[in-house]
Amino acid sequence: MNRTAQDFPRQSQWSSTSKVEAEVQRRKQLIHQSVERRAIISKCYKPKHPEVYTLQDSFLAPEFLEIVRFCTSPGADLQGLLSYLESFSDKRIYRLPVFTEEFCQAFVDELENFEQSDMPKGRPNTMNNYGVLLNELGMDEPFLTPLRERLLPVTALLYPELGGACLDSHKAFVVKYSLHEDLDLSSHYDNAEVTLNVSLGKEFTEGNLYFGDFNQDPSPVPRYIEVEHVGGRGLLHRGGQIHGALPIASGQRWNLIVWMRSSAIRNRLCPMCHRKPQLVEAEGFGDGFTEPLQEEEPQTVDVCALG
Ligand SMILES: O=C(O)CCC(=O)C(=O)O
Ligand SMILES: [Fe+2]
Repeated sequence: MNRTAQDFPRQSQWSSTSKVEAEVQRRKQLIHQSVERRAIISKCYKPKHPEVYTLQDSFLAPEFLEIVRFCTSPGADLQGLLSYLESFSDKRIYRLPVFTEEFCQAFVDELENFEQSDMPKGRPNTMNNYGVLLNELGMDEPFLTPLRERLLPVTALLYPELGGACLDSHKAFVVKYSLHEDLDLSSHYDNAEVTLNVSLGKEFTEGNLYFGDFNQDPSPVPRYIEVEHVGGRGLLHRGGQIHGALPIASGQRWNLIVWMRSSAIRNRLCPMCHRKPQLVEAEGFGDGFTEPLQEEEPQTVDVCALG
């Protein structure tokens, strides 16, 4: 299995410089492999639906556009925004319409076409074995950055202390669950300040998401809630909210996951190991950290993310 970065926390702690050095080398190799895949895909892959690679307003649910309009209007506040969203318990998890059904169908059809091609494929993260890394398909600039930027007025009101107004990079992928592949996803938290998770279809039963505590605020007996998927709708949650996915019982489930990052927040403290990050150079957005003097362009990964 190809791996990308180490996205989920591990138990072990760094004990020696040589382990750090080995991790730096491993990271560099992963980055190099991903750059090579991206180059091959951009040269050789023929999209079935080339239009889905560039975000257009017509892909977005009219209610989504209305919510963004509200958030950018004078006097918009959290109270007003909440009247447009579904809220789940007191965990600051919210659901909102994001995409039209037609867009979801065309997007999944495109991703299936890619899956069936003989192109090289990285995998979304260390826990999902199936799905597509959208930066390798070239979707970061024309689709995901504009989508993240459209969301900023919303996340600014919902998650101000997590840098919701300045989520300046992301890692985006689509996860796929089906009966003979991955069925479920174990409990984890994301390498993100804020996560967007949009249900794209197809037909499936079960497979609800579940959410427990915020990792920085654990309780002695965590309370879990389950949240169903609704086609075209997205959940916004804090990346540090412990969560996972229950097994599907039939069909196929595809979801778009956007891990949104704020360099201003994570440069101070790595969200995975809660220590000051130790950085190595990366391609593209890396893991969303920046060197102090180059804050406009998130471009580094944190080797600690493993600790
Ligand atoms: O299966 C899902 O919809 C959630 C995926 C997820 O939490 C993740 O990839 O970080
Ligand atoms: Fe997650």
